Amino acid sequence: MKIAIASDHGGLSLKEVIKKHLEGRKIEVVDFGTNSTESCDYTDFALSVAEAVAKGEFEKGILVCGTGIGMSIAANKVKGIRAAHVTDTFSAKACVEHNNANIMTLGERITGPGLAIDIVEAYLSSEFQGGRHQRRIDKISDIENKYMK
Ligand SMILES: O=C(CO)[C@H](O)[C@H](O)[C@H](O)COP(=O)(O)O
Repeated sequence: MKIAIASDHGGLSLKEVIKKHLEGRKIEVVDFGTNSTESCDYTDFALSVAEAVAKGEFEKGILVCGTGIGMSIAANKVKGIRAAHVTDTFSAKACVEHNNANIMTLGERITGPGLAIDIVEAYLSSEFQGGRHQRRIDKISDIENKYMK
């Protein structure tokens, strides 16, 4: 599995924890920045990861900002992206099983490193269940096709 990861300044520390964990698990992870604590805009990093995931270059993406909210809002503007803002392991599992989320967003100012690792594990080990959920995702695609170029 190949994972794209990025953060803004508000998510940098948690991103580093997650990256180290994934590398320790021998999961290929490509870091799209930011690499400093200097204030920056989450939108730029959300866009880089969302485009790479939407193009199929990565199976999944993980985005971290202060809350995870800005990253989620921005990533979901890219056609084909289903970004889920997650703060618990149940949602991390459900966002894959039900929503086939191809990006998960986390908030460093909300979620501590231990829980974040459990959330990442739940996200990466879950599988989309298809069936009725596929029908709903198809309807999300219909909305995209109606409102996005
Ligand atoms: O988008 C966010 C809030 O929904 C992120 O948490 C950002 O990291 C945050 O807004 C950054 O805030 P800062 O005051 O510029 O550090």
